[in-house]
Amino acid sequence: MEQGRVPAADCTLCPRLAAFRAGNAAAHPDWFNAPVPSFGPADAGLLVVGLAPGVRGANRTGRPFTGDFAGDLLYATLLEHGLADGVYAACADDGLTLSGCRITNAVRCVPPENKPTTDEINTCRTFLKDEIASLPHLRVILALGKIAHDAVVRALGLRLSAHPFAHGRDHALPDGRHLIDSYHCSRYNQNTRRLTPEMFRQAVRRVLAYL
Ligand SMILES: O=c1cc[nH]c(=O)[nH]1
Repeated sequence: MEQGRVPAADCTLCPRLAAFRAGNAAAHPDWFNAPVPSFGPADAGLLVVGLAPGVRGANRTGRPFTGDFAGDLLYATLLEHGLADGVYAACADDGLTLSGCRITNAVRCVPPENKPTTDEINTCRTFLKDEIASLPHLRVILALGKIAHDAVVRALGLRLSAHPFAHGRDHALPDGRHLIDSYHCSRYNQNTRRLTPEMFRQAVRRVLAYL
C-alpha cells in the first residue's frame, strides 16, 4: 500500500520523462507506462532505494525491479534472507510478497537510456522524501548505487560531504537510523564483477543487523 504524497499516474513534473512515457505508451499500450509505485508493506523496517525503472522491466510490469536484470539478484537475495516470501517470476502478479522490506526508486518514471538528469532526480526527490517520512517503523535504508544514495542523503536533509557513497559503508544517521550503501545490482556492475552476488549478500546481511 502506498502512503504519503505519490506522483500522479499522468505526472508531468518532468517533461522529458512524461514525453518518454507517452511514447512508450503509444508503442506498448499493454505496458504499465506510469510512475512506478513503491512495493512492500508500510510497516517495513527496511527501505531499498533503487535508481529508476528499466524500460522493459519495472516500466512494463509496474513493480520496482520486476522484469529488470537487476531484479533477479535483488529478489533472490531478499528471498534468501527472509525479506521476501514466495517465488519471484519477473512479473507483478507472481504472488511474491515482501516481509519487513519495501522497495522504491529515486526516480519513479523510466528515463531514456536509464539516465535521469539532475533536475529529474531533484524533482522526484519530493516523493522519496514523503516515502521515507511515511514509514513509521523504518530503521535502515539500503541505497543501491550513488544516485540513490545521494537522493536519500538529500531527502533526509543531510550533507553529502558528511555521508559520501561507498559500497558497504554503514552511515549512522543523526536520528539513530542507518543508511547502508551497495553498488547497484545493474547488469553492467554484475557483468564487470564490480558487484558480485556475495558482495550484495554481505550488504544485505549488514542491513539485517538493524531489523
Ligand atoms: O534501479 C532500478 C533498476 C531497475 N529497476 C528498478 O525499478 N530500479
